[in-house]
Amino acid sequence: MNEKKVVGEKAVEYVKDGMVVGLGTGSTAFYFITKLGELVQQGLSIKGVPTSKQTEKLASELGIPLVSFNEIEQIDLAVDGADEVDPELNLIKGGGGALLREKIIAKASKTFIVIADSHKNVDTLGFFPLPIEVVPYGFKMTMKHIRDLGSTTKLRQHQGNPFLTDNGNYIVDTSFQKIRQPKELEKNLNLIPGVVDSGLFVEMADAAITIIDKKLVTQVRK
Ligand SMILES: O=C[C@H](O)[C@H](O)[C@H](O)COP(=O)(O)O
Repeated sequence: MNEKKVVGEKAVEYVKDGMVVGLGTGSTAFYFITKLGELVQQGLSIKGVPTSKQTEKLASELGIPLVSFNEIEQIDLAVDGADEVDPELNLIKGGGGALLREKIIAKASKTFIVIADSHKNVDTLGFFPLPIEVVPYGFKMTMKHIRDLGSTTKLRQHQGNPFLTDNGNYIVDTSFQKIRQPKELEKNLNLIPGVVDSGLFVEMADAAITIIDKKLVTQVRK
């Protein structure tokens, strides 16, 4: 079973005519967006708000009408992948470096659905290196402050240079492991000058569409 395809395509059932839809980033969101593109070709009328330049390109190629984020008051539904999902539906995101726009769009959405294959489900967040977006200015000092919170830090690279996000920032990959209090860690990280945001999405997802014991499951956050 192509789990990413199954969960991505299932999420399309939540899209209704006339909605403004946040379009996630990554290999799972790809299947959601591709299916949505098919429905748009068949007459579904929606407007998409992409969470990255990569998704903007994909959605444009598929003929999904896009709207500028600053032109709208609210997003009806956002659908996005994740790197880890815990039983409370807290997430680690940002494996592809898109965490900031993804978080801004998830926060602006009436409903935020995460789509995740079975490998993303964990008891405790933190095995996947938590990505943190930092401004380039003074990044070495920012990394030191992150380490002071109990992690190692690694500046993400791309073709021999620091990886640049769509916002012109850097990504620091960390190793907090067993993040038992994600809300507290998120707050502490955001108190560091130079940190733009982290890939911790705490109490944001309303539902998760995932695979458990080879079965498609929709979990709703309590
Ligand atoms: O920055 C990337 C995003 O947060 C992705 O949604 C996340 O990394 C999951 O990606 P994938 O669906 O490719 O595993």
